Amino acid sequence: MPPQTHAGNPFPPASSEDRSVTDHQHEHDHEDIPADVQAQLERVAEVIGALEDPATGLPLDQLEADIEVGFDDGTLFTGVTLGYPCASQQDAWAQRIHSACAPLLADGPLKGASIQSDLYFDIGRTEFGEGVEALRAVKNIIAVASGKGGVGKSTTAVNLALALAAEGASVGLLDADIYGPSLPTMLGTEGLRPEVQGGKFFVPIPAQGLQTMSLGYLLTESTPAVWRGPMASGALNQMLTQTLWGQGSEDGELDYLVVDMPPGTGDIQLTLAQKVTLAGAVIVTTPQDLALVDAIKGVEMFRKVSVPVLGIVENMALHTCSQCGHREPIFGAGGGEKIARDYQTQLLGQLPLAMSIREQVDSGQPTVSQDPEGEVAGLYMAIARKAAAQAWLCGEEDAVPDIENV
Ligand SMILES: Nc1ncnc2c1ncn2[C@@H]1O[C@H](COP(=O)(O)OP(=O)(O)OP(=O)(O)O)[C@@H](O)[C@H]1O
Repeated sequence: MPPQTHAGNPFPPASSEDRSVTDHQHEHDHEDIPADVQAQLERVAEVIGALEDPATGLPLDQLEADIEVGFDDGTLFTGVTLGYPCASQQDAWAQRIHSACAPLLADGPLKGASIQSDLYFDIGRTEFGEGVEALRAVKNIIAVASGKGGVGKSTTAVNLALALAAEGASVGLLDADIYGPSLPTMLGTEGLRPEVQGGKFFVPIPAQGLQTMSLGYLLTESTPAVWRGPMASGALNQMLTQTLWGQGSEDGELDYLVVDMPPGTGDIQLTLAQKVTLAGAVIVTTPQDLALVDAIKGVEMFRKVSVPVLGIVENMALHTCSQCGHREPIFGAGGGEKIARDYQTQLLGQLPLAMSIREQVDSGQPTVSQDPEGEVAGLYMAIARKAAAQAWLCGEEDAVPDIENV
């Protein structure tokens, strides 16, 4: 198993050397723990296992979440390892575990113990067959797509990538929107050119914590991207497979490569979906009827090529009046939810039609960078956790469930 990543508190991961650790699945391995403490730790593990993971709506026991509990010197240690980046959720989980375990500490062998809860994540890798060599350093590729242009797909893709990074993942962003590359404007990297290595490979351009690549870095004003399909697909393939993704990141790998797809459901999208093994696709739509019809086409296209649809993002869902703060669904309501229901996928979240989203992304500082603690950044981070959690679930789908040793 790859090393676990600590979700962002100062304590080291639980280890059997310095604590009496009980693994939920291997509780009977630790026979040196007094029997009454052991029994109570098992109850603690059960209580934690029944807690619902907000990103998936499933109890931890039903997920491939790792649960460890231990007791040492008056402190109950708990460790939960999730399969998606969740650095911002440390305190919320600690609170949840504290409330759930408090009754077990009111009496019995753990009476009066204090609790130290740690949250970790361990991001798996999408299984692929032969695959493309250069993409071996990318654990998961997530496509952000829309059936229709102008619904805010690129804005969502860049904020989603930044949100995954803010949650602790190493993330790349590929602007595959070859007809109108907007990544350099959105991240303030206009005019930069990627370094070329070995005459063949591009070094991704670092921007706001992301590794980025865009045709916008390669085009000059005299070479506008008015290309026919095969040329466009070729350029996209090259950027995907000839970029040294992961170079410069801590372990030389990317947890996620977010691909901002061109709008529509034509050849380019199909080629990409077939060329590499995608962890899944996020479909962006607005609540308008026409956009929803096109979003359905997007869902169907990915289904056809066996790419899991991680969920739907409804953009520009509510308008907030800048004068009085009143919110109303000017483009309609409930459409994203209906598609999610009809096509057995999730509504990952809804974003408001907000001047700040437009101003921030258009000035090179997308909302998650510009106002990371703000309400809208919080929405993007919740969407990122849900999408990554779905990718985790899809990856685990074929796995054999653990048989619990109780
Ligand atoms: N939630 C939002 N509120 C306000 N403005 C938004 C929102 N989302 C996107 N925008 C703005 O709408 C415009 C189009 O967004 P964006 O470029 O992300 O759309 P797109 O679907 O990628 O478009 P295209 O199909 O042209 O690639 C941009 O100016 C962006 O700032």
